[in-house]
Amino acid sequence: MAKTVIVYFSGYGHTKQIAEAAAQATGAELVEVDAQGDVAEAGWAALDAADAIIFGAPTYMGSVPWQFKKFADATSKKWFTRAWQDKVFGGFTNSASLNGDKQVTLIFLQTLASQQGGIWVSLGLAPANTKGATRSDINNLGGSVGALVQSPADASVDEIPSGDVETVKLYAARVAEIATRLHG
Ligand SMILES: Cc1cc2nc3c(=O)[nH]c(=O)nc-3n(C[C@H](O)[C@H](O)[C@H](O)COP(=O)(O)O)c2cc1C
Repeated sequence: MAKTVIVYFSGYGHTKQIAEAAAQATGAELVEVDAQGDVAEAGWAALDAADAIIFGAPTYMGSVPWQFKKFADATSKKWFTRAWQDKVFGGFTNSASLNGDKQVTLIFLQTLASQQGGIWVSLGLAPANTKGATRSDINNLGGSVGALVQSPADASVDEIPSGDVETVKLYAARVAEIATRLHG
């Protein structure tokens, strides 16, 4: 089974809750980007050893929070040595609005993976977009590049729509499974 790491930033706990649910469902290891935008040495070691890396970030002001960008810039050390070349990558974002410019964040995550020479995994789940669709359905937000989550602005971390959380779990499993096929 491939080693999968979910590296995430969460300012107010919602993205953390989603990352933890995905890790629990897939056995992935969690690495946190802290409030200063730093990752502990053990976290960097886990990322280096990973076959698959899943980025998780909330959308703040239409893109990743500065802490995640600081982490992204710090990965330039890996870029110089091609240390993350051919790893499998995925990404998810969470924000308060149904749209909220989440796609900008996803494209940022996809671009970061591509800069590192990684293999990006699409969501691979059909959208639930009929009249009868509900927020409990898988991929009700209709993503394709990666997984999308909406945490309503007044929702606690326990009130994130279940369909979105399930979508991230299924996506994390897909990323891990593809990494296993590629890397064993
Ligand atoms: C500084 C800031 C900027 C935000 N910008 C957006 C935004 O552009 N779009 C959106 O839908 N929600 C936005 N939000 C809402 C957050 O994405 C949302 O509350 C999310 O659940 C926070 O995740 P977290 O608890 O992991 O930090 C913003 C929140 C903050 C604090």
